[in-house]
Amino acid sequence: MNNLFIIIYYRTFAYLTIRDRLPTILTKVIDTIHRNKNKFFEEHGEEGVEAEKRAISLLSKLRNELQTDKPVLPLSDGLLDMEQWNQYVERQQALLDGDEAPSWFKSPWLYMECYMYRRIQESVKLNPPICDFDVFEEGKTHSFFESQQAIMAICTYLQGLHKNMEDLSEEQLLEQFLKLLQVSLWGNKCDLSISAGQDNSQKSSPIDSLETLKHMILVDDSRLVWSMLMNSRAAGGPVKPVARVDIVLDNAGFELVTDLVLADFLVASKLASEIHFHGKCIPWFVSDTTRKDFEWTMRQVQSANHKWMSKCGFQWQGYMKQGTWVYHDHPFWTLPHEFCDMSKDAPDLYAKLQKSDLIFFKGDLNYRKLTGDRRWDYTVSFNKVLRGFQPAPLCSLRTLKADVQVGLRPGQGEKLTATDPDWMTSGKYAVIQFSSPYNE
Ligand SMILES: O=P(O)(O)OC[C@H]1O[C@](O)(CO)[C@@H](O)[C@@H]1O
Ligand SMILES: [Mn+2]
Repeated sequence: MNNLFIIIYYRTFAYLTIRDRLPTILTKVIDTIHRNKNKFFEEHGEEGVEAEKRAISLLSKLRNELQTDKPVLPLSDGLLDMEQWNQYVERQQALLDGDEAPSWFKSPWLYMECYMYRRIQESVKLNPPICDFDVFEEGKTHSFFESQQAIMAICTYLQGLHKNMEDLSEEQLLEQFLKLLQVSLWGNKCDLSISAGQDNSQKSSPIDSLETLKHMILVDDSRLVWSMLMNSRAAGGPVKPVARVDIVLDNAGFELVTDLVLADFLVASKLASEIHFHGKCIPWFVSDTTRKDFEWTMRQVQSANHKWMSKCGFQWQGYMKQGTWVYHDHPFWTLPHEFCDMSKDAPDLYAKLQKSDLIFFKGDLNYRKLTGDRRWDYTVSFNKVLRGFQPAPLCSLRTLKADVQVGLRPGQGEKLTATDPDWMTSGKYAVIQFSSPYNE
């Protein structure tokens, strides 16, 4: 198989990301820290201001390393995942011939992009007392508030469903399942890393646009996902759901709300008995969900000045209290590893996922890690590229924002390239791709 996306392929999306988008993101991070100087002073006095200066100097150094293609340096912050990161750095070194060191423009894209976010974390962590500052928090909360109308619309829709959930026929249930799955899918358009931190929020009601967006879904395995859920429901009897569903979350803001709405529907319709959410341990790819974002979102929805939105918030809090919903995080999600390495590099997480009946992987970065971010032929099967990563039946819900795509029909990719050359990176197209270890 062709090598990973090595960044020296000029004009590739990978190259442009490292050359243009990542320095922009770093500049914004530096600016955010600087703008918070007064806050640091109020909270920690002079010590806070000193920490702010040191963090900015580390981040400026990082930006310079990136822009001048310096070698990748080992981490030194002593955090739990430091050793694993440094071993990975050595592994990459071993892959290169002779004594050439891996550097920003001469390494796999996935690795360098993850590495940048981990170095941002290091720059902050090394500087107490501001070491818990989330440099992306402002952007995430802003994007939540910018999507208020859409959030209200979807919460109102969900509460409408709640009223007659019990009376829905199987066909009606399927129809609603497909709708909410697509809402969660298109929620993935709203990430802040592809837009280099620029507002990218959902303004209109997501339900209304589903029909027009349908033809942009290049692979739609949603009926296979449905069958899977129905089978496990049948196994538990009509009123006793047995399915444990895991959602590997992606972005906070509107996307997270769409995931919570889907999770609520699965529980309320008795398609699932428990939902396990998986978030990031550190601020990641600008808008990814951390525990703090998850809890903040729950509180915001609950305290909203909108009847149906706050009703959702109270229900969701209830699910958390009862243990019907559980939130997890694990350092593996913020390592650069492909998921086929999980059973070896994070066996505890793999074992946890094996308890699931269905795992949703949200978003583009998860897709890149599922597929190993390689230049696969478009028609290679999704099952094959997982290369043994099959803890349980799984489904990727992803809008395309990176040039890797598998599981297409013959000619489909070529046709898209001819008609819409940016189809793989514009975020306009999407896939719902399913794989199960049980139907090989
Ligand atoms: O939030 P998502 O869907 O994972 O998207 C983030 C994507 O944006 C990018 O940063 C674009 O470079 C990709 O690396 C990443 O896959
Ligand atoms: Mn993301």
